[in-house]
Formats: sequence, C-alpha cells, structure tokens
Amino acid sequence: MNEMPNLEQASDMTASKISAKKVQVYYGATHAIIDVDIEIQPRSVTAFIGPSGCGKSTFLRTLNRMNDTIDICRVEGSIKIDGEDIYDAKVDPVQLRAKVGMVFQKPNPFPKSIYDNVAYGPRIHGMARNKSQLDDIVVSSLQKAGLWEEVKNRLDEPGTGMSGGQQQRLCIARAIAVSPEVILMDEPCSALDPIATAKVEELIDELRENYTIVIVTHSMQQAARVSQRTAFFHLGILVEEGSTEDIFTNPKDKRTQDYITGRFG
Ligand SMILES: Nc1ncnc2c1ncn2[C@@H]1O[C@H](COP(=O)(O)OP(=O)(O)OP(=O)(O)O)[C@@H](O)[C@H]1O
Repeated sequence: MNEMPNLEQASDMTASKISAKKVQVYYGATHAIIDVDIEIQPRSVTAFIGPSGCGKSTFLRTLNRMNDTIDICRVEGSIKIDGEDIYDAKVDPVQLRAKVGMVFQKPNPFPKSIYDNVAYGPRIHGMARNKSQLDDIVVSSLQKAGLWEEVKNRLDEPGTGMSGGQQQRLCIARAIAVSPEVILMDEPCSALDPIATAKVEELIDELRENYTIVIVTHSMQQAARVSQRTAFFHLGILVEEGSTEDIFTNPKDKRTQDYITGRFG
C-alpha cells in the first residue's frame, strides 16, 4: 500500500519563495507594471524575458525594494517572501537587500581590493566576530562564486583590475557573502564575452542548489539554458509563466509564441 504523504511536508515542498499579487508599478503617471501575479519557486532559476521596455527590470527591482531609490516610482500590491510582506513598514530595506541580493548588468566592483569587495557586506552587517571569521566568509564566498582558484594569490589587488567575467563573479561573491536566500540578476552577462558568459551560466546552475535565483535576460537561449521557469512580460503585463520547456515549446498565448519565434522584440 502507498504511504500517505505527510501533508505538512507536501505543502512545504510546493511553497513559493516569493509570492507577488496584483503588483502595480508607476513612474509618475506611467503605469509600468500592470496587475502582475507570480509565484517564484525556491532553489530554482526563474527567467524574466520580453521585449525591451516591457518592465522586466522594473518588476525584478520590486523584489528587493530597489525601486525605493527612485523618487517617482510607486509600487502597489503585495509581495511576500517566505510569507512576509516585504513592503511592510517594519521591514528594513537594508536587511531585505542582504536577504535578496542583486547582481547588475555591468559588473560594478567597489574600487577596493578583491578581499575588501567580498568583506564589505559582512563588515557592515557585523557578521564576523574576528578576522579569522571574516577570512572564512571571504574564502567560502569566492569558492561558491567559482573564483577562488583564480584570485587566491591576489586578494589584495583591486577588484577593478580583473577581467569583466571575473568582476561579475566577484559581484556574485559579494552578494553571496551576506548569506542571501534570493539572488536577483539583471542581465548579468550582457557585458561579457561568450566564454565569460558560459562560466557565469555554469555558476548560476550550481547556485540554484542553495539559492532562489531570478534572472532578467534579453537572450532566449540563455533563459532556455539556465532557467527552470520562465515568465514572459509584454507592455508591463505578465503574459505567461510556466516551466521553461513549456514556454519555449508549447506557449499558451499568441504573444509568447510571436516573441519566441522572433516575430517581434
Ligand atoms: N527610472 C525610471 N524612470 C521613469 N521611467 C522608467 C524608469 N525605469 C524604467 N522606466 C520605464 O518603465 C518601463 C519599463 O522599463 P524597464 O526598464 O523595466 O523594462 P525592461 O523590460 O527591463 O527593458 P530593457 O529590456 O530595455 O532593460 C519603460 O517604459 C521605461 O521607460
């Protein structure tokens, strides 16, 4: 006889990491994100795709309140991470951005040493009690970002002196150093050559074991390579979200079909 599933476990397995409901984003009078509902699964990669200006980056930035830094931007609706409303007045955006880290299009290491780039967040958040604990965090973050072997003998050199691909992996190490649960990536490979892109894509695939990753990408090939779920945005609307395989082989909406077959965008 089949064993009855443990209901608590079963519901845990399907619980979303991020749950967004009726999200609207306005820049002044411009309604940039319209009524977006999405459930983002833990420990997986979700890709946001769609033509330029459709709102992918805007929606991504709602997930760690990065839009708070834009004066004319207003967000409405509900976004919960692990069931907690991230727009609640008692949520500290600085703590939130440690839990929900971000990697940008252009690698942006600080003008500091490789070591200090990675140690920056742990120092601010008081995560290490002494130098040896800080060293441990720096080493393990660089290891997780697949960069340790390349930089272990030059930790005192400036992060800005590395290749573009190494700089981007340094930015990923910097995000990892504050023990995030979610990593948001806004076109992280668009400034990289194909070899550096392949390395970052491999890294994303490894990181999904431990982190929930959301990536904005212009490249449908990249979405197909790295993600398990794909969300297609068009004119501020989330047209369709599903398993990456379904979105690329069997889209339900004609707009998705037109986009993936290159008819627009
Ligand atoms: N800081 C801002 N101030 C005013 N309007 C903005 C701002 N950022 C984005 N927008 C507008 O919001 C809409 C969505 O832009 P967004 O950058 O989120 O789209 P996107 O899909 O990420 O585009 P791209 O692929 O070109 O980066 C666009 O109409 C854009 O002009």
